[in-house]
Amino acid sequence: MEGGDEIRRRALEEAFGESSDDDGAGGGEEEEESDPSSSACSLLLEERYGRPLKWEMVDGVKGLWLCRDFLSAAQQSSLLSAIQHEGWFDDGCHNQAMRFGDLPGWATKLSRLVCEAVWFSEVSPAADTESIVGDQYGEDCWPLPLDLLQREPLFDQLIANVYYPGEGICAHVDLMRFDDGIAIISLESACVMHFTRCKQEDNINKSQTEEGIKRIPVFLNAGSLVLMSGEARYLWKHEINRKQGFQSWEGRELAQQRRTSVTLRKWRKS
Ligand SMILES: O=C(O)CCC(=O)C(=O)O
Ligand SMILES: [Fe+2]
Repeated sequence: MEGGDEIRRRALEEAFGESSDDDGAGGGEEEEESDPSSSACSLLLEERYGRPLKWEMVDGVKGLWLCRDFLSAAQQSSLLSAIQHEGWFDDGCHNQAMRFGDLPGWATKLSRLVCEAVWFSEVSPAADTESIVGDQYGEDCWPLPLDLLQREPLFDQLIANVYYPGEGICAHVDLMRFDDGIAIISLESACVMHFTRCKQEDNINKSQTEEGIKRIPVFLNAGSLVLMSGEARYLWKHEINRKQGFQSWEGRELAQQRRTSVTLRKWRKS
């Protein structure tokens, strides 16, 4: 175990420079002070190196990982105020904003936080223990494959979505113009996202009846981070159906509230 921690720490130092885990004050690091929202998001990184984050592999959907405690309450409100500071939703007519290329400072910091959360992952023992025991540092043990984690930049496109009660997003696979490795951060309230395996075209035995199609519910609490790669990204559709009856978790219908999400993706070089 110590060996693995050491590998991660070294990889982190390569990725981010010398660690400042002594006091978390971040002294000596260059700050993106030119960004007007940087003070609102300074909290985002305050717990850098502070705690290893627990990750769960979602059973049944290869490449789908969930980190429930990705953002603390303070980080969530800091991120939400950075989004609000953008003024994207002020007119009340828009519920979606997209940015490509140079992301706002807070989103760049959020990407770094995603990256760090993966480096510092602590894979839940409830997850696929066999592969963890078999190959402690194998591909399956990382919430994001290392080649994706090390690409530069990790993400260069963001979508912020605001959903009011009853609103969701229909089943889809994200467009192919985006690369593998997609992150979704949930804010304000929880929802259930369903994953459905895409139909296999002309499967030889054509046995995939409607009932045979697996639907896997995933509970996304506020502050959670979802990562999709490989099969989860390409072979499964995801959806949030907030019509009556579709948002139940552990036998209870969720009380719906406004939900904001941030999706981070990487534009694919053509
Ligand atoms: O809002 C979400 O949680 C998901 C958004 C999404 O899937 C998308 O924008 O492609
Ligand atoms: Fe999506």
